[in-house]
Amino acid sequence: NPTPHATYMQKCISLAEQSPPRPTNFRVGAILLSRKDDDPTGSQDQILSTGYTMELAGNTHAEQCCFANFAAVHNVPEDQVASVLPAEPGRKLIMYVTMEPCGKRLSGNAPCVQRITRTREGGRAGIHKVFFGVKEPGTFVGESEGCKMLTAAGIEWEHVGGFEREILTVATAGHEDGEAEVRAALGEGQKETNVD
Ligand SMILES: Nc1nc(=O)c(N)c(NC[C@H](O)[C@H](O)[C@H](O)COP(=O)(O)O)[nH]1
Ligand SMILES: [Zn+2]
Repeated sequence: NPTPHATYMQKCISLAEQSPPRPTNFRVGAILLSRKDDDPTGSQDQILSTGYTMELAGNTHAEQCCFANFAAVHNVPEDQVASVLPAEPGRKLIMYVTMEPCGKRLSGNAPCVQRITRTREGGRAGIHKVFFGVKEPGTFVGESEGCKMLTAAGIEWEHVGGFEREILTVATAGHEDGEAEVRAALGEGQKETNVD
């Protein structure tokens, strides 16, 4: 196929399915890779790390775990991941994630957009582009700001369509009424009740 986005989104969904269901967050999966310039099919992609929500101890997000896993392999703490991410000429760092990176977290922990933006510290190239499968539903923080914040930081992003229902169903598996949330997020009205 012309682009690898669908394949990576399906891999991210499989990662998200490993996340323990909770009513207090979404189950999300993320992949960090290095892509060769002018390689639209991703044939030369190098997977650097993966992560899923609560993979690591504490109240952790998928993108956070993705960075933390990479940092651990290079013996630095997650907040210094920028210093160990590869910066090779002719290649760019790309992140695939099932849900729009968070711009705000009810827990007050650092949002993932900040963690993504921080990879550019010290004039490093950092993360070039983020592909995600759905915008964050309004469940916890209302209108999501993630995309706007990525744009403001000069980081490209793109919505990969076609997996919304699947991603949202996985994401809300631990919620009281995930099905209603999924329908709402997909812009579907309440379930038609039989009136006959
Ligand atoms: N992109 C993304 N990846 C994740 O792994 C995850 N769990 C969320 N979820 C976003 C949601 O807004 C927050 O989960 C709530 O705002 C609660 O905040 P905490 O997670 O407790 O910090 N979003
Ligand atoms: Zn997050």
